[in-house]
Amino acid sequence: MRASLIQLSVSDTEPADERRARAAALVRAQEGADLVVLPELWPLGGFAYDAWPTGAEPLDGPTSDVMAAAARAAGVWLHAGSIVERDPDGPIYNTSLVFAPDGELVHTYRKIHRFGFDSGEAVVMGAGQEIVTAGTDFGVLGLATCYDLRFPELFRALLDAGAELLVVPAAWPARRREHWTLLSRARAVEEQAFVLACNTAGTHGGVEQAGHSIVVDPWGRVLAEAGDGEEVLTVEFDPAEVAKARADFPVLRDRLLGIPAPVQR
Ligand SMILES: O=C(O)CCC(=O)C(=O)O
Repeated sequence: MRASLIQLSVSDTEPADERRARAAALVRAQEGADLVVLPELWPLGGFAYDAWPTGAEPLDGPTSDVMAAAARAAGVWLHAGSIVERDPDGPIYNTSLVFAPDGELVHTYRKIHRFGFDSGEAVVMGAGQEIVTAGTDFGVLGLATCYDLRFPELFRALLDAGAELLVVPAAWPARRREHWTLLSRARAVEEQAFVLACNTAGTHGGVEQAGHSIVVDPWGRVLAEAGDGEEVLTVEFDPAEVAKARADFPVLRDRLLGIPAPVQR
């Protein structure tokens, strides 16, 4: 399969609608790929907190409109990164959107672990409650977002839900780039899965982004890694490598904790 990670540059100066149009053109240009991935909160910016109250949008809002059309035009599965979701009956959420190649919005994932400690997302956004996987033509995607990468128990839960390709959109800061790379590889090794981690480039909200989107195979090998700036990272791999790695080195068979106990006779 072929996957393209669109490491979009997000600034404070580009209006959201212009960035949506630019991102949609980049998605359309990936015709021939099986899966296209965008970063976290790219329409408004993951650290542009001031823009969130007015820029939040419903699931059928402007980002969904342009992304559905772009997925359909390119004929690709599209993980369109995440938006600031306005829930009419609740708080705002950091919500990822997955579109099928016919443009239908088939899965959404509300980020579970909110970043910021006593500020930003952690204060103004609601926490997702559900583990989400997405069945596709080429395997089962496990959905996580940025800070979620630091919580291995989420990835174990995704494994138990059948995930084979872990897709992680992010707005990960340059200051902690080493963690980004290390954790992406660790999650791939632990779950014996592909990790496709699509970060943001540029600077917004005063935070320089790390870039360095990365694709890691189930053995922890880096198949492709982007640089600092805006870039489309394209990689080809065989999703069947997941089952092969799990059979060749059956470490997951030796789990003792957190799985249903064997029946005592
Ligand atoms: O965990 C980190 O270092 C960065 C997380 C983050 O920026 C986010 O979740 O938006």
